[in-house]
Amino acid sequence: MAERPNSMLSLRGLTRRFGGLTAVDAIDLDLAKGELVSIIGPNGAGKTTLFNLVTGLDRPDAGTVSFEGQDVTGLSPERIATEGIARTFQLGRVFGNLSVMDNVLIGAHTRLRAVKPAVPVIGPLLELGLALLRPASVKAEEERLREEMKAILARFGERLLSRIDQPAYSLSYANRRRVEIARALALKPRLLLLDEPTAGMNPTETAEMQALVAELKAEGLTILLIEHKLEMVMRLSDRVIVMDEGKKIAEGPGEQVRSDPKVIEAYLGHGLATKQESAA
Ligand SMILES: Nc1ncnc2c1ncn2[C@@H]1O[C@H](COP(=O)(O)OP(=O)(O)OP(=O)(O)O)[C@@H](O)[C@H]1O
Repeated sequence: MAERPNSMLSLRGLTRRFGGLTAVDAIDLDLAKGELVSIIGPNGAGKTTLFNLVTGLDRPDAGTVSFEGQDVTGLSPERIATEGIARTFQLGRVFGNLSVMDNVLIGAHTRLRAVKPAVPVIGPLLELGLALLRPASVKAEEERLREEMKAILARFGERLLSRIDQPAYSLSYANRRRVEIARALALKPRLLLLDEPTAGMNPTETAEMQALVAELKAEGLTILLIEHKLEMVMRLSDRVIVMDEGKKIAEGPGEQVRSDPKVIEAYLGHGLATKQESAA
């Protein structure tokens, strides 16, 4: 299958096997700039493994990942991040002992490393020299970065701003998930992968998260979303992809895939109707 000309992310034949199990089975996917595509499917369908393959956390046994026309298959997570792809994790990952601000600054530093001169030995020395010689400008740069991070944290109202110096471990679960998203945004990604951003959230928190994702989409960010809450998927997605046992079994507008007999069968077959309903 040829790559679509306006495709930002293109997966071709992406495959990952664990022993006898094919967790991701020859997946083709195209994501255009500004699109929001959701991936749904029963537990164990291969959604998170697919995210791991795109973000360099795991390597495919076959197939390719290309981003903005460049082959990024098998690159390290750091390289993928500096290319402009950020992600969040299903169970949320923050540095518990770091403050909210420092957690978010990590995202910004990953981005800034990407624009530093690519001279491996001279680079850091030069950097140190400049830091010693021009402390005022370095301080100003640090201050500018902090202001930028505050603007990102302000997307969550006072929820994170009022806790900016608190260690992440002291935050509620929902706030830790928000910090993770803020850190991903600090990377200024062109593609954002969200793995169940509302998992474990109550209806109010879920509605807030949905509004944030809608806002990011309206700003033109390209988003790949794994989500079990079907109502949210239906509201936000330009297109929905359904996976089951590693394979893509359906793709199209939300309403179309929701009524697809193959999709209903996959969910019922895995006894997941209850999880879906309670989550929706
Ligand atoms: N590192 C691994 N080693 C062995 N098997 C794995 C590994 N990672 C995932 N799997 C298996 O691959 C399959 C797909 O898992 P994956 O987590 O990608 O599914 P998922 O669709 O994200 O499910 P969920 O909705 O529960 O998060 C599962 O059967 C899982 O047990």
